[in-house]
Amino acid sequence: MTARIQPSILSADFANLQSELERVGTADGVHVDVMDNHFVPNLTFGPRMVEALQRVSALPLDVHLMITDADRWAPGYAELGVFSVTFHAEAAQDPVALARRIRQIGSRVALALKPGTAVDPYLELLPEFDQVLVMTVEPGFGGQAFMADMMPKLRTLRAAAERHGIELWLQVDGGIAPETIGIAAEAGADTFVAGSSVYGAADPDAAIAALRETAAAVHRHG
Ligand SMILES: O=C(CO)[C@H](O)[C@H](O)COP(=O)(O)O
Ligand SMILES: [Co+2]
Repeated sequence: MTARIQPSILSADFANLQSELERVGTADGVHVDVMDNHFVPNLTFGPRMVEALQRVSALPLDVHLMITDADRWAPGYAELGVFSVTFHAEAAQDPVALARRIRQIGSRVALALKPGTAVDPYLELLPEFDQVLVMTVEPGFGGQAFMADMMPKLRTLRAAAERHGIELWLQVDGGIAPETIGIAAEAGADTFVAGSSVYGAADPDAAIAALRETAAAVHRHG
């Protein structure tokens, strides 16, 4: 199992985003948190900023939409040519139709689940998705504590993906740091968002390497 590390630019310096992207050049992708002050009590940026990031980023963009009315707005992010578009299950009327539309436009598509959202209603829909994002904090802010009680969701999703015979990336977002990444890797996560623990480090690329090695070691040894 590959361990992918995706720094979240939520914890980067918004006045210097192009150079902040370059500071994490060894990452597997960059996680871009779009917040609308409605789905979550915080506001970041919208499609114009994502388009600008897409223009200058050497790394694939993983766009995490924390917005209401995903059915209406998410396809526009795929049309920017980003690598992956994640919408929240709680914010979509018709997750299957939306997932198909995003795939048809050409981006990978992911379903995100808030901590209070159960996985069971979505298990039969997994073949429609390339990735599931299990939130390990309440969405809205960086720097919060990792919720280890979300790990059963990862185990359930990993078992369901195997049952379906699909290659589903399992992503965790929130509180991922050297002390927590192994817990998520052990539960089946392979794709790790890390905001404050990467951008708060003196050497972000060294922090990425350490996180990747910790997760990979757990994948190797169980
Ligand atoms: O989606 C998010 C918050 O809603 C962020 O991606 C996440 O919180 C990353 O920050 P940190 O690693 O500091 O927890
Ligand atoms: Co996020």
